[in-house]
Amino acid sequence: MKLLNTINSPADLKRLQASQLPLLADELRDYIIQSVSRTGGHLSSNLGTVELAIALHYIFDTPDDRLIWDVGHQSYAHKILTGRKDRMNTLRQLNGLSGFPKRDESEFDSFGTAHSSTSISAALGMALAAKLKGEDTYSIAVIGDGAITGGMAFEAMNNVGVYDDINMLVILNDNDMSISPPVGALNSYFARLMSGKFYAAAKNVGKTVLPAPMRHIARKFEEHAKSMIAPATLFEEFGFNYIGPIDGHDLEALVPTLQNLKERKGPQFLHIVTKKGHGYKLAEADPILYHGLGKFCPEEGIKPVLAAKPTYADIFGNWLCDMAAVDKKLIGITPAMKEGSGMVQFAKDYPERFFDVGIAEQHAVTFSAGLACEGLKPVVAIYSTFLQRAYDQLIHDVALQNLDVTFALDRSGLVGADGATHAGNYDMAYLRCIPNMVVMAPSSENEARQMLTTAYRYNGPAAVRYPRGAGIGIEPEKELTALPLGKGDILRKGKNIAILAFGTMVNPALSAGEELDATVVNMRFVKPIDKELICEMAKTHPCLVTVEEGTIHGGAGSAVMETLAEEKLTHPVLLLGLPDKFIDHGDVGQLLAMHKLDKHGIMASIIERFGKIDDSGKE
Ligand SMILES: Cc1ncc(C[n+]2csc(CCOP(=O)(O)OP(=O)(O)O)c2C)c(N)n1
Ligand SMILES: CC(=O)[C@@H](O)[C@H](O)COP(=O)(O)O
Ligand SMILES: [Mg+2]
Repeated sequence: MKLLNTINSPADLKRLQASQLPLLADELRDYIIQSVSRTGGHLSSNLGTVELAIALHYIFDTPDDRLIWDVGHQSYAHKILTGRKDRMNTLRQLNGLSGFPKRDESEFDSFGTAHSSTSISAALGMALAAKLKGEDTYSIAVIGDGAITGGMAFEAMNNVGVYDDINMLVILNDNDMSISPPVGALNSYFARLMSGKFYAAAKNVGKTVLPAPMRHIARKFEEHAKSMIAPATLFEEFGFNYIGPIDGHDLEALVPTLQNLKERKGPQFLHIVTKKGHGYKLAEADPILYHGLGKFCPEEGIKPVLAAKPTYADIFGNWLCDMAAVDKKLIGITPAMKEGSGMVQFAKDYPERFFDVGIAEQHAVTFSAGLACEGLKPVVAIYSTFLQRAYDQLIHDVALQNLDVTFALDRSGLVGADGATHAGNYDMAYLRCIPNMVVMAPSSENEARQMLTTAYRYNGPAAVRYPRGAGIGIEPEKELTALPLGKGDILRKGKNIAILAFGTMVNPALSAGEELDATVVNMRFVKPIDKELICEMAKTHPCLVTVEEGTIHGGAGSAVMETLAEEKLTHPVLLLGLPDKFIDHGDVGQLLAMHKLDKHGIMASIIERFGKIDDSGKE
């Protein structure tokens, strides 16, 4: 009988001898590899936190002690140890387990995460709440060396340091990787902390920090001296008691160190060193490839497949290289998403014009504003969901000054397995209300290229929002052609009903329109919206329908309604799009169908709403 099969909760785990934990770690790691190979998910980060999850649940009293996994893409071992092993086969699928911690899913998920750098703030809130309520519980934030580069982490540490009587522990999981290799001065600082010159001071760390009964741990520290350093100045300056680095895969060091830290009051900081992909050679060798992946064969690993169609990220990446070749002023910026955003080739070809600023969306946007002030042409490649982080920077630093910044907004609309935290459902609503912004949504790869050119040539802030994954298979033209600003395109003329469609919804709308003999318009622009065309459609059709892959509330359909209201046109309008609720993980096609945003759903909604329309155009 495997040890892992005896663990249904942290209480079961606590019954094990400490000496049994390494065997459990091996079984757990193997289980994660097998399980992720069948579902897909975030593999490398999860393989790196197996020992940490075991040690934390072994020492702390979760869920009373609050455990927060920053980003949460490394929380699979935690999920398995907290009673969700049998549901791992449903991971990231419709109605299945989330790929991230989720409060609704388990009492052990103290805080929902997925966007990075939130854990220290949330843990401080919980630690202070415990203090105010007179509870003697602990709050623990586990944060990676990538996530700690996010500004919020520093805002939180600045705040933590003033409370010397809270029960709070921050664990820095330093695997020397973000999704890509880590960037920035902080990363160099961590590297310096690891360097030999701190070794001498490190020898004393164990003795000074650990009380007499724990002297054997001090010896252990000395054995691990190569991976240890002196108290780190930066975190101590922030008011933490800093310990480490220690080997985060060594349960013999991890368990007693955590036990010791648990007994101390005030903000504690433990620096552990782990390997991304630990224990699975292929992931260790290529942690980027194995960061987030689909199903794979564990023995053979990920097989390169020649994709039938390029993704929108590829289309963007090619456009970026082509535009950079003709305009030396182009600068490409990513907040830590080089691979996902399709910028690998650009980074190789134009290293001096490529900037990975780390997980720092706010900085990325204001940095681009600075570049634009000096006459350069920044292109910020950013996921729709992560631009939410930089909303004020977008308004205050870019749009208010009408600066010439292009936003390549990837992962707009539903994203599938990552679910509600990563869905790009809000950008049309949150962008179109900002003065000076131009907002476009392509219906094909070629249009994406044209819109990127349009945005780039427009002298002001402009965003092109395109979805995750591949398009409809239309090869983009080689030329860099701009579209006429604010003009839609009538795709078919029909009777009675005009469907005004945006972006990814143009094609299903066209199929529905053909069946219903409706007029179908590719609106192209969310802002400026084509008022002339909307009025023409209203004047020639008794009923209008808008369709968008985004929230209906405040979205592109609302822009159409506003135009009708301004023009005093009182038409019946059916607004189709995503409802006012968070949409969980699942296959995108499945989710679109569930929300009636495929051909059949669009037809059904139109018939349900306007079913009584006759040829004379009366409802
Ligand atoms: C605000 C935000 N920006 C970007 C991301 C995408 N992202 C997810 S994991 C990750 C890297 C995190 O690195 P680290 O914290 O070191 O964890 P590791 O992957 O090394 O385990 C990034 C950039 C995110 N989740 N949230
Ligand atoms: C956890 C996280 O934020 C990223 O790893 C994200 O899951 C990447 O998403 P894509 O797979 O769409 O690039
Ligand atoms: Mg890391």
